Amino acid sequence: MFVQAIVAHAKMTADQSRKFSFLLFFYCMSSSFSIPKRITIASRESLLAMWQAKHIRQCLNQLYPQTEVNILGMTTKGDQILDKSLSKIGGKGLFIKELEQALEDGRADIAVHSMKDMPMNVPEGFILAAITEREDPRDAFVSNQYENLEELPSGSIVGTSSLRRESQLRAQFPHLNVNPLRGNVQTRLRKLDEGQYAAIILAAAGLKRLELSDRITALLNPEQSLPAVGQGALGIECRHDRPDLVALLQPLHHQKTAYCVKAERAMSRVLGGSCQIPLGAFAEIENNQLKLRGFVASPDGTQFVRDTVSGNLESGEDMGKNMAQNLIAQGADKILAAIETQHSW
Ligand SMILES: NCc1[nH]cc(CCC(=O)O)c1CC(=O)O
Repeated sequence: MFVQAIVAHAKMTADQSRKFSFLLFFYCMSSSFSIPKRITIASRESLLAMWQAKHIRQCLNQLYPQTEVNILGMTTKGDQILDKSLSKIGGKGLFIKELEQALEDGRADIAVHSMKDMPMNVPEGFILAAITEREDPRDAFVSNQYENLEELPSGSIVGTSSLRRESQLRAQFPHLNVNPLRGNVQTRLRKLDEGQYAAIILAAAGLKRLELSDRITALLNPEQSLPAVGQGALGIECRHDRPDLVALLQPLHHQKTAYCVKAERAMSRVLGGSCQIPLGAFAEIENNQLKLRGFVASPDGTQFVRDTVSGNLESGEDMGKNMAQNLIAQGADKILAAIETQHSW
């Protein structure tokens, strides 16, 4: 059987060969690790997080019909503190610490996160076992009265708590007022519907997953609103000492998305990436090349540095680091230093 497989391999196209190697890898892994009887997924309790966890549960059910998959819903610090902007209370880590604690204690095996909410450095003892195929990475303009950003009259209130969205809005539409807007997707839509805002900006991916696509008034292209690092992709995390789970999750890993997200995260990591800084990075694959766009801005949008780089699919890490250096050379470090002093008191 093995000799036949080698002969068959020699006749395959590059694409078939890649799939073959993957299957062989998976076969070897699954034969040396037994597939667990039960897998518990740790998830935040918001509707969006639960949708995401259920989506992964469904994929696992299809792949491993004999395995029982449970979801452990948890409330995180980030979900509890709703009256302060995320950038003021400490950023991304707040949404994932409790989930990592559950992995550590063995209460759960894997945690499903929005890649956008994952800190740039995965804490020691944990790994990102799989990155799933990206949903629509764009930001969405949502309004009950206006068709697009251009139509908003001077002084209109636009809701977002993301410094990335705020700086881009202010740079292009200095006549608009940007006001904080926190809470889960439903809460944000409710605040819009109550009339507190003329429009709000949300990730298209979240709205689509929650079957709220009909609330999207317009999709913003990357020139209007460059997406956040990892936006639209899901990350599945587990403990470093669980290679059995890593092997089991490989069919959910989407390599093209992973190339893109790797480049975006490398750029953000060098610049100290968190949601405390107005930064965006977005990579796409065009003609088998990776194209990475990024920016850093002051929150008021008056200072803005941007860059675009292209390279091999596998050079994302270097591309991201180089872009960060290019942005620093253009003054990103001064923009960031000014933001830090504002936040220190
Ligand atoms: N910050 C919360 C968050 N984290 C991920 C998403 C959207 C889904 C995704 O990017 O995969 C959202 C909501 C939003 O920004 O509107």
